[in-house]
Amino acid sequence: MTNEPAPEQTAPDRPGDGPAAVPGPAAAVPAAGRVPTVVVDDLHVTYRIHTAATGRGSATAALARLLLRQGSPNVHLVHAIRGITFTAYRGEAIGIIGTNGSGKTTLLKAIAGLLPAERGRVYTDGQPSLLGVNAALMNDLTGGTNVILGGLAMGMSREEIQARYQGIVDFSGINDKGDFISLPMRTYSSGMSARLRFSIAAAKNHDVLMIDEALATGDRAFQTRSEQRIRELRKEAGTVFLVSHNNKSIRDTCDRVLWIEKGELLMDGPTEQVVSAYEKEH
Ligand SMILES: Nc1ncnc2c1ncn2[C@@H]1O[C@H](COP(=O)(O)OP(=O)(O)OP(=O)(O)O)[C@@H](O)[C@H]1O
Repeated sequence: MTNEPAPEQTAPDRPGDGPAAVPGPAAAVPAAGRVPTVVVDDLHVTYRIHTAATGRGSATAALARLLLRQGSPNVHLVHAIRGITFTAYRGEAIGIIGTNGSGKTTLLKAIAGLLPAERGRVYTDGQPSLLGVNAALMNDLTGGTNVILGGLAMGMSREEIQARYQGIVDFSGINDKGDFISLPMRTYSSGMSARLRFSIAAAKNHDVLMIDEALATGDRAFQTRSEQRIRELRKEAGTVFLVSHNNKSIRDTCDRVLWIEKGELLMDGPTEQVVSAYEKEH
């Protein structure tokens, strides 16, 4: 049930040995009768950015460093998540809100195992799937081929994909105005791509589904379908995380909200309570 995050190309720090091999009391004790799916225990995530030397002679300085085998002095650390602790339970839909750059996406990536913990731990029951508007699909391939590849990547069998293919295409609404599913994805608008990504990911029942801003794209009809699907996914016993700047989507979809600012958990509680407090400040 432990999710040991693997390093990503974004060059964050490698996981520290971290003091929290066992979740702290706040994270570890499940509420009576509820099944924990994600336990985040005193999580810290730091990005390490290698910046270019600036100013006069920077190329010469770089060459000198190479020749002298010195490391770059220009490493900038961004401590994006600073000691976040919470437990998510089966059947919950949890909204994550906060101003730009507060750490929402970083938190989701760390839960998905895409970013390593600098300190602390993430425990998950089942495989978490991160569905972001930037989730990678192949732009040169048709939408239809991406449906198949996306399904395979999520662990669905060919038969399952075949059975669900039309449902995914219909849900996405891609073909509402012509046969776009047979065209390469690079011909899609960003909203169309986001809708297809959501539709592929939502076709499967996930243990833990994390959605980053997916509902912000797409027209009203698609948003309504997405919200309906999130409610179904919740009923099917998964846990859903939704990162959004759209408070209405959060209110319509989530029953609990985490408010993150500057990498810290400012508030964790029922949706209305947390969103109202957030709205008072923004
Ligand atoms: N790949 C990266 N490399 C270095 N720093 C990063 C990287 N991604 C994010 N950061 C930094 O980490 C902090 C948190 O960013 P993050 O994207 O998690 O915030 P966010 O709350 O999702 O923001 P937004 O609402 O704008 O999408 C910010 O200071 C950001 O600059």
